[in-house]
Parts: sequence; C-alpha cells; structure tokens
Amino acid sequence: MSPDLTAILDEIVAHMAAAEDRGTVASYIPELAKVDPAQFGIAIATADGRLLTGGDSDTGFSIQSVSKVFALTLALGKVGDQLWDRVGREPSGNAFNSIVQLEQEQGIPRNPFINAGAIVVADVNLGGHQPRVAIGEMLRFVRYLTGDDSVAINEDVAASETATGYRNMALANYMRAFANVRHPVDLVLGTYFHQCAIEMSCRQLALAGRYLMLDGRHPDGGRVVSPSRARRINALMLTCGHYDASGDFAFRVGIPGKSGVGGGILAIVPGRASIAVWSPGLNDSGNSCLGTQALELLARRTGWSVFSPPEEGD
Ligand SMILES: NC(=O)CC[C@H](N)C(=O)O
Repeated sequence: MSPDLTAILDEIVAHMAAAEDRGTVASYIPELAKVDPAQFGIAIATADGRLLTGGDSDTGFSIQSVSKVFALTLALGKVGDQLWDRVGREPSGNAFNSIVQLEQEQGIPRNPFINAGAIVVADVNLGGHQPRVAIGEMLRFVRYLTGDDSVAINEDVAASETATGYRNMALANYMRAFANVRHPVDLVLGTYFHQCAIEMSCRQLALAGRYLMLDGRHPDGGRVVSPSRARRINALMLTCGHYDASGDFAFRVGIPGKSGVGGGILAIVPGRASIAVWSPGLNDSGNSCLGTQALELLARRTGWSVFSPPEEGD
C-alpha cells in the first residue's frame, strides 16, 4: 500500500514546529547569519507527478552546497568520465571545507561534493569562458530542471562569501599549485560562489531533483543524463553528500541526499520521490538539524530507505 504522504507531511511539520533544539545558523558567511532559524519547509515531488508541500515550502533559501549536484551534472556532460582524473569518488571523512587531504593526495580532492572537489568542478564548468557565461549556463540548467524561470542568484550572498571566503581561496590556490585548478583562482571562485548563492524554495528544489528519481529523464520526456549517470550521481550523494556525516545520514535515513550550509537538503528516492527539506539551523557537521530529523522520520514512515525491500506489487 502506498503511504499517506499528506498525513506524514502533517506529522513531520507538527513535529518540527515543536522541536526545541533547532541547531545553529551558519555565520561564517555573514549574509546567512541573518536567516530566522524558526523556519522549516518540506516538498515532495513524486514519480507519478504529484507535488506535496508542508511548512515554509515556498520561502527561498540559499541552496549553497546542494548546487554541487547540479554543477557535477553539468561538468559530467562537458568532460564525461575524464572528470574522475581530477576528482575522486570516495567519502572524505573530513569537514566540507577541509584542506588536510589535499597535500597527501597531490591536489586531487576526494569527491565532487566537498568544497575542494566542487571548486575543481567549477573550474571544469568555466571551460575557458568568463564566469558570467558559466553562471548563466548553470542558472538556465536549474531553471530548466525546475520548470521555473524565477529561480535566481542572491547577489548579496555571493558578495558576502566573496568577501570572506578565505578557506575556499586557500583550497583553490592550493589546487592551482598542483595544476588541478586551471583558470585564475578569482574566476573559478566567482563561478563557485555564485552557484552556491542560487536561491530556491523547497518546492523548486524538489522539482529540480526529479531527473535523479526518474533515471536521468526530465518529466517533460527529455533526457538530462543517462540512467547509469543518474545512478552514479545518486551513489555519490549517498556516500559523500553529507561530508563527514555521510555514514550517519545513510545509517539514519538511508536515502541519497545532498546538504548545504543554507540548511537545505535534496534527497532522492530512485523511482519514487525527489524531496527537499529546509531549516537553517545546522548540526555540528554543518548539515540541517531539523532537515535531517525530518528525512529520518519520513524514511521511517514511508519505508523509502533504499535499503528497504521493495513493497509488494512494486
Ligand atoms: N557546505 C556548504 O554548503 C558550503 C558551501 C559554501 N558556499 C562554502 O563554500 O563554504
């Protein structure tokens, strides 16, 4: 029997409204520190074309590292498997902005979902163009996936991170020393900071993720990526999407997911659902505190962990 998603969403929204520990809003990007931690939103786009929403599902937030999924998809479209010569596919076991492995591993980041890996991906997406070309391409891609041309970049957030992104500057310069960043560092970071500053609501983000639940197809019938590429992106989300808490997320939720310091998480249940949750307060690993709890409850109520046996009749 398929789960009663409306009742489950109501339960999740009520539960999150009553939560006392809501985590801490990211403050290292000053513009993000201004966001009200009381908010919580959720949206579920199902494979059969429904869209269910709850809480602050239409409020825009900074997608931050969730953008790494879309950037990876674009970069794989440009250079294919050659990308893996420059970025690994292993969980890092370190914080999202860590630099420690880069020296031992000759400037090759562990995976495309930590900052170092996403900076290499941005370098690929820059592809000899000016940042505004690469940023425009990214925005058009996300709008196409969402089916909504109102998705935009929050320039204040991009400027805020440009002014304070010392760690990312260090990572990019360090990789440039290994020739794994090939464009000037300021251009690569300009691209990266703007992709992180894309603003979306849970409703828009759940819609944008549909190609990953549909084996690489856009719901309009077009192909975004091949089925095997969609499966591989989902595999990376499961193993690397929550930094050094990826194992814990797989243990508690069991669904491929990618988080961002804006408090958003995109989670993909292959063949079933594309889910976006958002609550700005983060836990110690930099992942949304209530967002993680909401997905844990959702997975329990629906049986949507990818490790669950298929439902009878599936
Ligand atoms: N985890 C994140 O969302 C990090 C993204 C952020 N723009 C940064 O580079 O620090």
